[in-house]
Amino acid sequence: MRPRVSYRVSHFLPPLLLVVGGGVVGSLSGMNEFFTSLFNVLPTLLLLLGGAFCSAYGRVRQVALLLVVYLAYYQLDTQVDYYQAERVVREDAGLVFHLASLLLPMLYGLYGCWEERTHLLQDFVARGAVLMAVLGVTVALGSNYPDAVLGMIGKIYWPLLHGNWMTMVQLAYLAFVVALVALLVAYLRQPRPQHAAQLLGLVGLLWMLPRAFMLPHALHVMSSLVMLALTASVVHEAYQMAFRDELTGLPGRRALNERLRRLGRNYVLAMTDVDHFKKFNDTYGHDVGDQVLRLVASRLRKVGGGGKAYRYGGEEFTILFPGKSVEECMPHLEAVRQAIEQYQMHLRDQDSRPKSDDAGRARRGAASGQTVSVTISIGVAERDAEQRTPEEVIKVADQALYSAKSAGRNRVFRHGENRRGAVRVKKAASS
Ligand SMILES: Nc1nc2c(ncn2[C@@H]2O[C@H](COP(=O)(O)OP(=O)(O)OP(=O)(O)O)[C@@H](O)[C@H]2O)c(=O)[nH]1
Repeated sequence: MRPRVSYRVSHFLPPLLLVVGGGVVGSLSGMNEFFTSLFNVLPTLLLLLGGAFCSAYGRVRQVALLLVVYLAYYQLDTQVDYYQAERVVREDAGLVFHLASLLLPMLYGLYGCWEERTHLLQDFVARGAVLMAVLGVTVALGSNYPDAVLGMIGKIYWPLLHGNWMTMVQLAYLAFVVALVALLVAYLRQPRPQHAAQLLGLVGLLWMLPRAFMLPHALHVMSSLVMLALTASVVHEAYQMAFRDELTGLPGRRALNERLRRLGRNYVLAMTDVDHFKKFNDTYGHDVGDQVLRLVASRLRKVGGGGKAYRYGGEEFTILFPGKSVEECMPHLEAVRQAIEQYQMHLRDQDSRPKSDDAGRARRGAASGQTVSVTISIGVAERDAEQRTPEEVIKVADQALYSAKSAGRNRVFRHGENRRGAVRVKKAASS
């Protein structure tokens, strides 16, 4: 099953708030004692708690990112502490700062694009080995040949591109640009909260580094908030996994159950089922079936009248209209039924390829990139004196759906009004 790919503002909002907040708070010249102490310990706390949380969810990549940010923070914090105590910079301050500003975007970009593919432990060991190798070589070269290293990384390689505002070495800006582009591509290829957070996190780090010595709180605050954004993105994905259906992008059964617990006294519930979907799957293959479910879901999502669509399971969907009566909802349900009936769905070539030989045989000769269409049947019920709980309303909506199927499909039936179960309210076009 291929997950639905969609770019969402909601992927960016939490990290954006944190990074912008980090920029604002990190720019303050003074902060009270409580917050100063808080931000002094926050990076370490986040490394431990965030690292434990991400490990528990098997997000080795985020653990590696937290570690890289923390190591850069730790090195620079040692220098900043010395400067604040002695009012002079340490002898190795320039070397440490420039190495940190070069290695941070390189390692951050590398880990951000390095997908979790292998076994968890192998993945962890591989990332750890790369980190140890890079740090080992850097420490060995930096302590034995500090001037040569500083000269090499501090050199202005492209004078035309150099600006006087640049406080980091030119190579560091190049590393940031490459890492930003790579992380942007990672998000575009796979739009998910973690990719959005690591991209915006790098923007925060780019803001932080040149200010680490100039602003008293920039280093602590921005490191903390970037680490928080990385951890929060894992929470965001865990929430999505629990409440969102991966195939269609609609909220799933668990989200529906949560919503049903918080409904008022009046609501309408519609159970929706794709007609003859088994036959459709057998003819075109499961992949095409998946595509069609996505397309049906995209139409159901647009239902009017304040309705919200959920994937109930399989090829069944639920539309919930809080605070509405059946009369108010029927036109919207009828509109969505018609929209799906008339919707010519264009199938993508590679996905329309049937999985099984039988399905392939059934389809042989069909044009690639073809269009298909399906119909849906809908059973509707509202909460009333007889159906008081959501479970009871679902049950009678299901009965109405069954009646719609028995009556020939591709129609909207409502429960009630007569004792036989369901009333057909719309004469549908033949299915
Ligand atoms: N491709 C695909 N098929 C699914 C998915 N979930 C359920 N199905 C298929 O949906 C079909 C449901 O078939 P049935 O419940 O027998 O009903 P139907 O063929 O839709 O016929 P009616 O409901 O009577 O119109 C089964 O073949 C399931 O395998 C899914 O996520 N993807």
